[in-house]
Amino acid sequence: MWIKRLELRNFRNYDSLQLFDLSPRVNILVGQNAQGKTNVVEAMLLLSVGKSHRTNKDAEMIRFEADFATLQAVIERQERAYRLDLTLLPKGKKSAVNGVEKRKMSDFVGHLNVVLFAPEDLQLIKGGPQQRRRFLDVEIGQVSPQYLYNLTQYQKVLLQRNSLLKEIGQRKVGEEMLMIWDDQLAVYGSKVIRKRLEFVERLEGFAKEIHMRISGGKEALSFHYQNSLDCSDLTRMEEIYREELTAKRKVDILRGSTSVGPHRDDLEVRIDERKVQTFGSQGQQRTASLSMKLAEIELIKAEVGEYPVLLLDDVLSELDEERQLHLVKSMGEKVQTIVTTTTTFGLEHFLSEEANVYRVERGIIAKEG
Ligand SMILES: Nc1ncnc2c1ncn2[C@@H]1O[C@H](COP(=O)(O)OP(=O)(O)OP(=O)(O)O)[C@@H](O)[C@H]1O
Repeated sequence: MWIKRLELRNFRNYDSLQLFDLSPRVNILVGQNAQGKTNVVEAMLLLSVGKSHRTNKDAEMIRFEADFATLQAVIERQERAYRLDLTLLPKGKKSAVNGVEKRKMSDFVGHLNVVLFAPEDLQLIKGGPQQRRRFLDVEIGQVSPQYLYNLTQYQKVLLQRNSLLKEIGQRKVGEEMLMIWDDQLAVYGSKVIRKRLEFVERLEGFAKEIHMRISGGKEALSFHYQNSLDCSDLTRMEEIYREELTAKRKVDILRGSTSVGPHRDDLEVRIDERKVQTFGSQGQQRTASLSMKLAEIELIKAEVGEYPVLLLDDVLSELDEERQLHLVKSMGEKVQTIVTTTTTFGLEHFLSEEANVYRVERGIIAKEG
């Protein structure tokens, strides 16, 4: 699939932007810092997963002094084209596919699939468990609306259970009230964990191969899902979940929060059986996170039957010239690739025939050549 055209109004520093002639292969947005390159990538991500990678607050993305922002894209897929519309309002957003309004974001998400690789993705390995859980949730959510639904239900139940735990701690209500929430938590929570386990196993298959190639056949990458439930028998997960909630009840009441479940889980990444977060070099951490992202491309292809769009935001400078060229060239052959960079140095030979180059300057984009 590929983004054929993109139109933005009052989005970040864009008053009005129209990109009508994007290439299905490589598109390079070049410009100095703070000109609006990442804003374009952010808009594409928003149209894909309904969320920004930089903020949870939609209002921040509305152009200063404007009341609302609109984003529109035409997506070419194998079977048909889709027009996606998203309106950001100070409170919340509205979405539509081919002019038909979608009341739930989960019905909007998934028409466009993207994989974003940005400098902060290094945090995927270096950062805390929350970042890796977010990676899993966003990536699985793109291909499975059912997962998003289960996750949202889980988060709602978790909030309710936690506020009840606090009330029990203050002796406002009795413990028996917990039963119903424990039950719901176990139902949705085990669905979330099961899907994550399945996803991690499939992702590992692709990432292992990619990492092996990038490291010149030297390093074996592996993923290990760290389940906060002590559950070796997956067929009994729901039951074990309930038992653990009961066993940890006293502690949970004391803390006013729930100590087991997918909101506490983690994904451990290893190279040659050693945890990369602790033992990996900067280069190994960078390569491992790149392998994870590139694996995601293959996984989406396997899942939805088409390659997603690859967004490479400001990551080329992290690679030497040869790797830059190799990455952009090899990706551009099979997936639409949107690259942002402050300099095209390193890609010069490739640019003239094979890529669309756009110059970005203070919220205005002009095509070169
Ligand atoms: N809501 C907003 N309204 C207007 N302008 C905004 C808004 N949010 C951010 N900006 C502006 O957008 C610009 C930053 O754009 P962006 O993050 O896309 O930069 P970039 O070209 O990717 O730069 P870099 O190379 O440094 O990453 C800044 O000038 C910032 O002031």
